[in-house]
Amino acid sequence: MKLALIGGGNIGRFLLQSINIDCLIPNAKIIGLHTRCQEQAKELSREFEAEIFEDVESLLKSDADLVIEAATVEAVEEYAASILLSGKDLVVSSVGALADREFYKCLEEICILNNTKIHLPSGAIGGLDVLKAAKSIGELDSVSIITRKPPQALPGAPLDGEKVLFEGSAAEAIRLFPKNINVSIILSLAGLGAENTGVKIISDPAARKNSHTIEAAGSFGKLSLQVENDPMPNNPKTSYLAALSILASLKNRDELIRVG
Ligand SMILES: NC(=O)C1=CN([C@@H]2O[C@H](COP(=O)(O)OP(=O)(O)OC[C@H]3O[C@@H](n4cnc5c(N)ncnc54)[C@H](OP(=O)(O)O)[C@@H]3O)[C@@H](O)[C@H]2O)C=CC1
Ligand SMILES: O=C([O-])CC(=O)C(=O)O
Repeated sequence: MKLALIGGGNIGRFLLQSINIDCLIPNAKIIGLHTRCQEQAKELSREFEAEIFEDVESLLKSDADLVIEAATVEAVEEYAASILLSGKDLVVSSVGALADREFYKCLEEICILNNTKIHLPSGAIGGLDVLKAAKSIGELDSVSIITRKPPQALPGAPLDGEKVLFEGSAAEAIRLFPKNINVSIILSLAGLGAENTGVKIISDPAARKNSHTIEAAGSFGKLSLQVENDPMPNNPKTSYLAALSILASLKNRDELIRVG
């Protein structure tokens, strides 16, 4: 499988190391990368033997089968349609972009017409299988997430004392915290939609982990799940599990016997 990467930050570097050096996905290689900073692109290209593409247009002319986005919500908004139109599948890290129903539907249409697929990894949380099963026939009544992170991982958080930075819907949360609460959008896509998913974001100076507590209830019963994530070493905003979930998504793609 030939892969291309957009974004050479925390998750991007992790994927380059895991796929190109540690060979964790059999028969896969990241052959090309595009990131905003040219210095960073050169360094990554040298270290991991991936070709640099100065823009996404030229990356789409490469023979990669699939593009991994590990950049920003804005990058997904800007490039997702052209990636799918070029016939390549797409793995999205910044799933917050799909909170916009119009955008979601537009990408879905493009997938149908071009026989392409979008993979949305579970990111820094779990429990999506429960929500999907719960709503398949039965009723899902409520879904919520409480995210607790150290202040260094959240914009505008005070360093001295716990503070609720946000309380409201996932739709509003991702508008205000596009780099911090993608988890609420993957949760809402598996469950009740972004307007109907409750979100609370707490900044906690005592926190050493990025924790996400998910509660759901419906005709299946109740779900209560807490993930206590270690942050990535170079970017405390992002949990290690989010990067791992992209590898898992790539592995699932080729599995003949799928779990979940
Ligand atoms: N689904 C989930 O559960 C999670 C999702 N995420 C999301 O995943 C994404 C990647 O995370 P992470 O690697 O930690 O972030 P980083 O900030 O470490 O890296 C992002 C990289 O993308 C580059 N970039 C930004 N915009 C563009 C663009 N338009 N075109 C090309 N490159 C671009 C940045 O360049 P520069 O340095 O110049 O800005 C940087 O190299 C983020 O959107 C993050 O919010 C993170 C955690 C969990
Ligand atoms: O990594 C995390 O814990 C969550 C995160 O940043 C996001 O959802 O955007």
